[in-house]
Amino acid sequence: MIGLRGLTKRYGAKTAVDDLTLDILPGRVTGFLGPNGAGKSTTMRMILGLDRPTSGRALVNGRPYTTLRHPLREVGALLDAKAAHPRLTARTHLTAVARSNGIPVSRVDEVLETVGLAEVAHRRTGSFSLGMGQRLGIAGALLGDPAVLMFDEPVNGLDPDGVRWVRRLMRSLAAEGRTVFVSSHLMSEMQETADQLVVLGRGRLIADAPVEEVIAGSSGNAVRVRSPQASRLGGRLAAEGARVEQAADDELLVTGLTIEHIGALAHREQAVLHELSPRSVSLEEAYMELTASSVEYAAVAAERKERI
Ligand SMILES: Nc1ncnc2c1ncn2[C@@H]1O[C@H](COP(=O)(O)OP(=O)(O)OP(=O)(O)O)[C@@H](O)[C@H]1O
Repeated sequence: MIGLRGLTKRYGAKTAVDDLTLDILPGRVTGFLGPNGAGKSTTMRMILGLDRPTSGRALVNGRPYTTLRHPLREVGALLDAKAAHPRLTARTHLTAVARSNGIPVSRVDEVLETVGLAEVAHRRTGSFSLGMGQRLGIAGALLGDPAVLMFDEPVNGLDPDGVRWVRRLMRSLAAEGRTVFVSSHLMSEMQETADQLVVLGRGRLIADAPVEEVIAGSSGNAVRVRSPQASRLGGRLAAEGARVEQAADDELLVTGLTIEHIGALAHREQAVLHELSPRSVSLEEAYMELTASSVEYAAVAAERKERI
């Protein structure tokens, strides 16, 4: 488990991470989202003791990372896929990491197998593709068989096959009861992979909730109603306080009333229904709405455009 308690990081006048308090629990994949510059990497670096908090604490299994006796056996992380020396082979690199962290060298072949690099274990990492580099980074994170895993943009540069492989790996690590904390900008991927989402905006916590809850909280969720009496029904729904959009002659998109309420009203109005179905937004749409006011660079970009 990872615990953040009032975690804050300032760089001069800039507050990169602002008073974060939350627990990232085992047995699930927690997605870590936020616009560029929101403070995700800084948070992860503080959890790993690579940055000192200005105030507050980041705890791994109840203790600050820097006090862990065998850190790699407690928490594995992929922060920078290019961490291996290019002249070392994959096996030599991992063996050195294992030796210097008191991890049995027998783990090296196991993790190479897990990440699908067994056949290129003797190749220098400098010749690796971006995807192979990501896999090697993940192998390094798994080496100490830790209960806590953190991945910063693990699918960056991976082909669709690699993306699916990472998704399955995350899910299986969580199913084994581990804490899996993963940052990503790929909303469709997070919708498939994560159970819980932690969303940051300008260093502040915007949401800490199950994926379904984040999606359900979007104002874009609507009920699709198809009826030959759509116009008349639309008028009645609006009178009951719904926001009604007439999508076609026989189709309405209704927000602000439950599907049950709409069904009952249609019945009272003796309107024939051809369809009454919920239309959920994607995580991407819910996320855009949630973070709309936290996008650091959007205003600047728009301003520039205006000037051009
Ligand atoms: N060493 C540093 N010195 C000064 N400012 C920094 C430093 N590291 C990060 N920042 C600033 O802190 C803020 C948070 O950055 P961070 O890299 O944690 O965001 P992020 O959410 O990981 O962004 P991205 O999605 O682009 O990776 C940014 O405004 C960044 O410019």
